[in-house]
Amino acid sequence: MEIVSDINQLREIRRKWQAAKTSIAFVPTMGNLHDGHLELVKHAKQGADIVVVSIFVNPLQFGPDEDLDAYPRTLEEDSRKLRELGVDLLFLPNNEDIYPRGLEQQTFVEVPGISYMICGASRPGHFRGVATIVCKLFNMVQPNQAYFGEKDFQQLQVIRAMVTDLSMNLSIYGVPTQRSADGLALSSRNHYLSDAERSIAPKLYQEIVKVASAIESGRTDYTKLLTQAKENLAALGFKPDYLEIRCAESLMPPSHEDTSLVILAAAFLGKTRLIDNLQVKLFQ
Ligand SMILES: Nc1ncnc2c1ncn2[C@@H]1O[C@H](COP(=O)(O)OP(=O)(O)OP(=O)(O)O)[C@@H](O)[C@H]1O
Ligand SMILES: CC(C)(CO)[C@@H](O)C(=O)[O-]
Ligand code: BAL
Repeated sequence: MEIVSDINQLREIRRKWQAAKTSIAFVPTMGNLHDGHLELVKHAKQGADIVVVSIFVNPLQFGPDEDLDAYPRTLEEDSRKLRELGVDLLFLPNNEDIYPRGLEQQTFVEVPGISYMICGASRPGHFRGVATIVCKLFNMVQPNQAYFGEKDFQQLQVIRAMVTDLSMNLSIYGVPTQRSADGLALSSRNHYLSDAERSIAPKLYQEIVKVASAIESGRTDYTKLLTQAKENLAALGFKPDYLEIRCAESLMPPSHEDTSLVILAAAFLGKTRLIDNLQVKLFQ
């Protein structure tokens, strides 16, 4: 596995691959890799000849009071895992190369509408930061395909919208959320949880599953369902940020005709903000 930090060196390697007509799959990450990330890599390996993974903790997508400094950085272990999986290239850009004119001057990509709701409402500017870095990484790596986790469901839809709106020439694939045996979605931020919080954390998903089952069994009183679920979460020790039932494609509140729904949740457990979601298909 080649490890490259320099953008020009990446472009040089990219030109050789282009000449050999190899297809390139890309998995952007912020590191501290777990089995969720590795699942993306496995899908990428099945989809293309060459797999590129990036690790970059992107300051532009963190709010001023968020965990940019505390975000876990475990590069040695991450590169070992990627090498074992047969990744071809690990791209580790640095801040100065990514944001040469500084964060304040950075040209940005903003996907309107979908970026401002749900997680975007709680984390203003977050999806602008995500769209900007993903656009930049796409420009550098120039992949034919890119893989994102459904755990960050809204992020995946923002990226899909950006690729459509900006006529980007690559395919975007979503990979199902990988979970611990007790149902908790794997996330780098799970490391922040105390033992007591970790034992409560899976109940976020359990509450989402309960809402999904109620919808599947024909309940249509969504507001009541969500209010009850939020009360349950609060009683368990969570501070719910949002719990929503949305149309899975647009992420807008669903109409009666929508049969593809998603339940999205974010909740604080102590200082840790957990997110999760579950898709529900209705048969009419
Ligand atoms: N449990 C998971 N299952 C599938 N994909 C995942 C999972 N967790 C993260 N991913 C995906 O991995 C990619 C990189 O995510 P990132 O590095 O932010 O990891 P993370 O564990 O989600 O971190 P964070 O705790 O900051 O959300 C994203 O596409 C994300 O959706
Ligand atoms: C896509 C991403 C790597 C952009 O920084 C990040 O938002 C993430 O890890 O999900
Ligand atoms: N996985 C999403 C990255 C973030 O929360 O900043």
